[in-house]
Amino acid sequence: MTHILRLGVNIDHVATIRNARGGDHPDPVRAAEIVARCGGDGITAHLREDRRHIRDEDLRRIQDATDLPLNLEMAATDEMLAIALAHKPHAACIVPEKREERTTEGGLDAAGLHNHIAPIVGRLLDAGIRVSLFIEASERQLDAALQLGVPVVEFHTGEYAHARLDGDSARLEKELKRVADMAALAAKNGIEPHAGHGLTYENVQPIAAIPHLAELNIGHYLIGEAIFCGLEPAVLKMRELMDDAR
Ligand SMILES: CC(=O)[C@@H](O)[C@H](O)COP(=O)(O)O
Ligand SMILES: NCC(=O)COP(=O)(O)O
Repeated sequence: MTHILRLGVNIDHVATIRNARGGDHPDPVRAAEIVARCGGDGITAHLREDRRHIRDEDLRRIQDATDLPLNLEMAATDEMLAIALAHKPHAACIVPEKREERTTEGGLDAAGLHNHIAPIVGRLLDAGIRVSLFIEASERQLDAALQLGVPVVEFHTGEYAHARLDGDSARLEKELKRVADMAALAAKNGIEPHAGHGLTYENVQPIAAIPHLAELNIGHYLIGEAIFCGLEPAVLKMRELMDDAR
């Protein structure tokens, strides 16, 4: 069953734990199979340049193990373009990437990097891959996405998550409005808006309630919760919170 607000489960951090010791346990493919069984709508995996979590061989194994659509998060590099074209995931989300960062700190500067990104977007679209840009919820970046002709954008909700952690309600409201306004503008212009980064049981509902959003991608928190309660209950609880918010 496809949900009106889809949940893409990012399984990167299963691979982070695996890689902490080498070997093959815990296997992100097993996580993808569980997500498929318990009603997740998609699998998201970020193949980083430094391969700190997902590795090349994981991609094919994930694609072989489940029918769920794979959303490959990738930097705008020739290396990642070649990998995406070889694997043909359902979707490719172009993300900014810095080797020294702990996580994806902000959105892609789609406006400033237009000339660099345009040919990569073109090659992915020509291959039939649904291209998404992981951007800040701003008019400048949304306009750049429109110029690039992508069908999807994913708004980075990191600032929203930080405002919530800091207990700063004015900032929280501002961040929420920014995502809601840009989701409406994206939809009005024919771009499907998604959101993700830093979403948790505590902060997901106001985002899930934004009517134009079609998909949330959630990873780190879910994998963390899975340590305590199991992946299936963690995914089901997130699903329930999202559904209740709609
Ligand atoms: C782009 C993004 O937000 C996700 O890929 C997620 O944060 C997990 O990957 P990292 O923690 O390596 O950024
Ligand atoms: N694109 C965001 C994503 O896939 C998951 O981010 P997080 O929940 O791991 O912060």
